[in-house]
Amino acid sequence: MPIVKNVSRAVSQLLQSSGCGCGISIVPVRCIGVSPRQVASDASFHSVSFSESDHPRVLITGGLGQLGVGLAKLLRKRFGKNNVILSDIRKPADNVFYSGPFIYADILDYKNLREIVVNNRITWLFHYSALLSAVGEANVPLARAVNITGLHNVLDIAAEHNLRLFVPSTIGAFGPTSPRDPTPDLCIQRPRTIYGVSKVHAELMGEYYHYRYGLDFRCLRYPGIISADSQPGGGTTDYAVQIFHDAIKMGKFQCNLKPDTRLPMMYIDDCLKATLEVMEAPAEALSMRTYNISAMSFTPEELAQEVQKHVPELQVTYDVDEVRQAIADSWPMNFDDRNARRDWGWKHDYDLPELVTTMFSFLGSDSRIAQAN
Ligand SMILES: NC(=O)C1=CN([C@@H]2O[C@H](COP(=O)(O)OP(=O)(O)OC[C@H]3O[C@@H](n4cnc5c(N)ncnc54)[C@H](O)[C@@H]3O)[C@@H](O)[C@H]2O)C=CC1
Ligand SMILES: CC(=O)[C@H](N)C(=O)O
Repeated sequence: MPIVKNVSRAVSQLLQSSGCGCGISIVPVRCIGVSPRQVASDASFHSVSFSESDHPRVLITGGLGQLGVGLAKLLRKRFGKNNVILSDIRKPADNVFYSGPFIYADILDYKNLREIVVNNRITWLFHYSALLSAVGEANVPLARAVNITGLHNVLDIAAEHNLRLFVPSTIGAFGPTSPRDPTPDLCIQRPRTIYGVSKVHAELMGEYYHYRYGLDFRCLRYPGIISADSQPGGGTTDYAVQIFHDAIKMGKFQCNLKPDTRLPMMYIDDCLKATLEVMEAPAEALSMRTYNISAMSFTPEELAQEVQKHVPELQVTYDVDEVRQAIADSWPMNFDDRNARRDWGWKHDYDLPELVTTMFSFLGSDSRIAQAN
């Protein structure tokens, strides 16, 4: 088999020669002929106009979900309003539309996405589009398309155009055979949801593109994220947002997980802060490309007790959703994020009491405004 031998010799030479600082040789993906949908190596559209001191030009995909609008706000503060483009396939609310650039971008439309990146000279991409754990189980073909095919489009475009790429992963990337208390960065990952499978795939593909093509891929595994001014998109941890709204509006809350289901959680400001920090970290500081981040872990019962300090009359009942419960029972209870703390100085600001107080000060002032109108 001389051809096979020659190919494998060429590959091993490629892998052994140095050049990218990550231990394995990297030829930028746009210059080699093996990437799918490869453009010619002499294509003239690659931007050469950025100097190191310029702000990045940012695109956020799936930006109208729970996290994207807050991320855009943070990044616009740092890099300037017009340097951050929010995108989604949904229609933005007025306040979002008028707060900065917004564009339609379907991540399943490769050509459209590439055009946006080229025309806007994008240099950083935050890939937020996804179907979350519970909605993913309800529509596996769509979750597979958005979370896996969409990711492939994003990876290829990021590699071709030399982007710095952030893809969030999740506590859902672990499964029942992973150590759950605590869950380290590197351990067995056999999730039992299409969401989790697609996120493990994203972690592995991103890391592969990093080592194979030099793609500047960065990934954080987020816990369940809690926010006041945006609604969650159909996950297993959604109860921890809903309880605040129901406590204020109705004084009662029906929880779809068992009272003792412990999951890692985080306030949105910490999540977005970590995302910006890992994107700004010098490459030499990153000993890995996918990190756990952690802030707190609690059960519905513990959250309810903390909420009752603000709304003492709150009544909590439990009506367990079997699908969500099975998912939660397979996820980490506590997340070990020592590597993030050591490598790039990750530190959370919000623990459970701080989170609950912040949620109420945000929602409390909102509900007073609603009542006054
Ligand atoms: N919110 C959380 O608790 C956590 C979120 N993450 C990850 O963070 C990212 C953002 O999460 P959320 O904002 O909560 O998600 P979300 O479900 O609220 O929003 C996802 C967005 O993706 C968009 N989308 C769907 N199909 C699309 C397509 N074909 N093209 C472009 N956009 C499309 C949706 O319209 C939606 O606005 C996701 O990748 C998620 O997996 C990870 C762990 C926890
Ligand atoms: C933890 C997540 O990834 C998300 N919130 C979900 O519950 O699916």
